[in-house]
Amino acid sequence: MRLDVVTIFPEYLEPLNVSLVGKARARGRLNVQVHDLRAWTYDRHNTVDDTPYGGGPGMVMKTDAWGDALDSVLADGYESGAHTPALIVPTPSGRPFTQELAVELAERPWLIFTPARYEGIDRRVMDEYATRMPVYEVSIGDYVLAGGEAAVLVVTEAVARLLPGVLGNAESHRDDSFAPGAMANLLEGPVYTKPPVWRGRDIPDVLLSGHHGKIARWRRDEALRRTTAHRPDLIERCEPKAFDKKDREM
Ligand SMILES: COc1cc(COC(=O)c2cn[nH]c2)cc(-c2cccnc2)c1
Repeated sequence: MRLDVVTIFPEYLEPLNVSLVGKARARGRLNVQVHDLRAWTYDRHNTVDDTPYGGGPGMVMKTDAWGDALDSVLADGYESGAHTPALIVPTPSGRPFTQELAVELAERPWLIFTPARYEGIDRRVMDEYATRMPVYEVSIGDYVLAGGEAAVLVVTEAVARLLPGVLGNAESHRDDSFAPGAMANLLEGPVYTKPPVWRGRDIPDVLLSGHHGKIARWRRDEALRRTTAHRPDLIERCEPKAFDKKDREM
């Protein structure tokens, strides 16, 4: 997968050089290019924003630099054999970013992120590129950040860990909270590891029983309990088999 990020704060994307994404890059699973939007400004102050038409607070990111930057990134990508890019625009007004969307994005060969600052990007930029590729405006949550760069880190990590060969054997996304199967759409239950007793706190007996059926049921019940407490909205999306026949008759 190729990832391009166009931003006025390239240093904000340094974390893409470490940990999971850093390893995926080192293994050649991910080709990440970070570009400074101001490289496509030609005035003395490297201006990327201006006052909003119609008035109102804050500033809006101008079309010119974005257009030149994206055309340049696209030309470079196509030249190096990349194809079918998608534009990812983090914004509070976007489609909720979910594991389902992470899976969809992980299947694409090329993602171009355009994190915005200020009040956002002139709408004509997204309209222009929507004629040539899918444009995903995504929200990582119901809050307003000063810029989309943190959202790029979130989306990139969620997508990268799904790429083949990125997660080591010790880790797996198959049991993700939102992965398909009986635990689909349930939140993670509690997890434990050695020592068996810590500050007088021991491990639930069932986990030491070696009875895989009972352990699976206990884990599902704990996941249901946690989901009911923290995310009741996810319960009705649960797959029916996540409940026993007895549960259904309740
Ligand atoms: C592209 O347009 C944007 C992008 C961002 C940065 O992203 C987020 O905040 C975000 C992404 N998921 N969840 C939050 C912020 C605004 C914005 C809106 C109103 C006032 N101030 C700023 C507009």
